[in-house]
Amino acid sequence: GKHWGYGKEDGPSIWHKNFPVAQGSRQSPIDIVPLQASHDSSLGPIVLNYDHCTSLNIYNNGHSVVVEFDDTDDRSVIQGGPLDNPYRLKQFHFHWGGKGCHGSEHTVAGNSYASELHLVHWDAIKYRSFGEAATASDGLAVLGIFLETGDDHRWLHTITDALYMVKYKASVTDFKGFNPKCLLPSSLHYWTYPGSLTTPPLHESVIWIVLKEPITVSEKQLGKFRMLLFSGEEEDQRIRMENNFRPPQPLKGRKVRSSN
Ligand SMILES: NS(=O)(=O)c1ccc(C(=O)NCc2c(F)c(F)c(F)c(F)c2F)cc1
Ligand SMILES: [Zn+2]
Repeated sequence: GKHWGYGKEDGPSIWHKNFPVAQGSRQSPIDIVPLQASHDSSLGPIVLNYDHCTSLNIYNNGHSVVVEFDDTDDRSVIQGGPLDNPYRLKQFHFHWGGKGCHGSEHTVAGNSYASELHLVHWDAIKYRSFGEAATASDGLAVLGIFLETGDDHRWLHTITDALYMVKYKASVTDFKGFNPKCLLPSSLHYWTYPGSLTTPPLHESVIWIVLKEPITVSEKQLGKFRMLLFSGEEEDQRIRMENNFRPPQPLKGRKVRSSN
């Protein structure tokens, strides 16, 4: 496919050349301004049924580190909130910054977090495949969770301990039985708005659900993500995987709604 990345030559500011939707009317991420979000009492709680978790593998796709799930049935779904149907969990991945600097994609009143976790789901009731859902206006639901630095996260080590196995682009290793419920904050209060994939092809197919409460991870744990490489094992350049985030995009009249 078309090459893109996060560098000067191939980064977010030039994605529009190969992906004109980059300048569309519902692009993500955005800056969320809590005081301008409209509280919507019809917005129920989100419900995560991740109990029969079916993680398969963890892999370095050259842009992030991704944990993939078996999405051939409805064992791991998100529902409720702004969603009309249950959406099936397909994968989760992270975006992060360089040492000490910020790396989240969404910002809150102009403030960014050290990192952001995205749990990617698709509507398997309405669409026959992830690919089909990914091009439909309501096909995907991504749950965004902010990561701030502080104490060690009790469960993140299960992921960071596996990162040395997927150092290079296109490397993959088994990663079974991981339940991402352990990565949730205590509150599921959220903001929601209609948006897009934050990486090419930037399809405007995502119902975003961004949790208000961040989880805490240590600088040491976050540092392990930075030992990943954008580059493949055979490439002579070793480019550290960091700052793999797209900056906030214009709201273009969209409404951000807030659960209570
Ligand atoms: N950062 S994020 O907004 O959460 C995000 C989530 C998923 C994807 C993704 O699946 N990309 C590959 C991909 C597509 F972009 C498709 F459109 C498609 F059909 C695929 F099958 C596919 F794997 C990209 C960004
Ligand atoms: Zn993402």
